[in-house]
Amino acid sequence: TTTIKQQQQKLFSLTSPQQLNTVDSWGMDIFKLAELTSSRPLTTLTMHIFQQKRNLPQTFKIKEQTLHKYLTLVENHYHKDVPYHNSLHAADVTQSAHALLLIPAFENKFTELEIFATIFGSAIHDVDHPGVTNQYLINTGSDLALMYNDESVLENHHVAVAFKLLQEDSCDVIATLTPKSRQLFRKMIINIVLATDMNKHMDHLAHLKTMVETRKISNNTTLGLENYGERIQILQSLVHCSDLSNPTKTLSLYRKWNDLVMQEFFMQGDLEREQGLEISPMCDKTTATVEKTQVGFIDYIVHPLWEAWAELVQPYCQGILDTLEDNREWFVCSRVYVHLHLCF
Ligand SMILES: COc1ccc(-c2ccn(CCC(=O)N3C[C@@H](C)O[C@H](C)C3)n2)cc1OC1CCCC1
Ligand SMILES: [Mg+2]
Ligand SMILES: [Zn+2]
Repeated sequence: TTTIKQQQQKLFSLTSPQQLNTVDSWGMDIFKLAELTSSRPLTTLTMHIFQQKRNLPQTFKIKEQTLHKYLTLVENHYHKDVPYHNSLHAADVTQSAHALLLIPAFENKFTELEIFATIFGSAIHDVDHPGVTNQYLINTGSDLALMYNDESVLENHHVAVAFKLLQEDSCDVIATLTPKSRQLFRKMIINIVLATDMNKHMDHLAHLKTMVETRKISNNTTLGLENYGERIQILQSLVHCSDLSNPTKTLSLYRKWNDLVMQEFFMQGDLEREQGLEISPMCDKTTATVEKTQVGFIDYIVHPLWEAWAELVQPYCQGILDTLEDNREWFVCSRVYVHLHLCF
């Protein structure tokens, strides 16, 4: 078997240099990376970020073999046959979170352990996702809903699976951390991943707005990072924003993600139709208005969130907000286009 170094060299030679260098930028084409790595984007990207970009194995004395084995195991526990919530989405969120952590406003603001937790949490945040929503799992009385009493069912499961996999032979990535650091790391992962539940979205938005107001009143430029509560809130919002970042990417990437998420929603709708269940919103392929729904998604969820985030870290995310607004206009026009097309 080729050593990891050889695999890394192969990858490095495979992916044209600018391809890997885009790992720090918002416009990285993660689909291209998946093609070049015979669809092991999560392991490749996360190894690259941990080793080449952040030197985390060095900081925490993590053996490269252990990290590679664990990430491969995690990637294998994302479902390849789930259109959207597979390891490509996890890689996308991990790369997006890494890019947001590079904002100058955050320079030297977070500890190595907090950075480790944010990247690790992003990589595992949807592991073993079955491709249906929490509501579906609750409505069908699934074992998962039973296990987690209908509360953040999927998100609880993702964290539990991620930590279970750490127990596999020579996969314990955090074995070298002190007991105190392991405890804090686990607490941060739980807080970060549970915060990706859409049901917590409005709380995030409220916290972000409070943080923005506080900074305005005290007109101090630095972010409030005094206590764990404030620090973890920023990291939770950072990963939640990354999880909801599709509409803020280049239009060609956004349209690919939209196709994939609609495929997943329609598969759920087909399941619900077969089972005689009420078909969930946006999941009925016979009545869905895809473009209109995306415009609604941007107007009610994505834009308010990214507007608050951009204000908190201004001016560093203004470009992202501009792209979001341009993409919204495109979807509005494309809807009009379809309408006009039907009229003539
Ligand atoms: C590119 O399109 C989307 C990209 C991401 C999301 C989205 C919403 C919430 N999240 C965070 C995770 C989450 O909670 N869920 C539970 C459920 C909302 O399905 C989501 C998929 C995952 N992610 C939705 C997207 O479009 C939807 C379909 C048309 C409008 C909305
Ligand atoms: Mg999720
Ligand atoms: Zn996700």
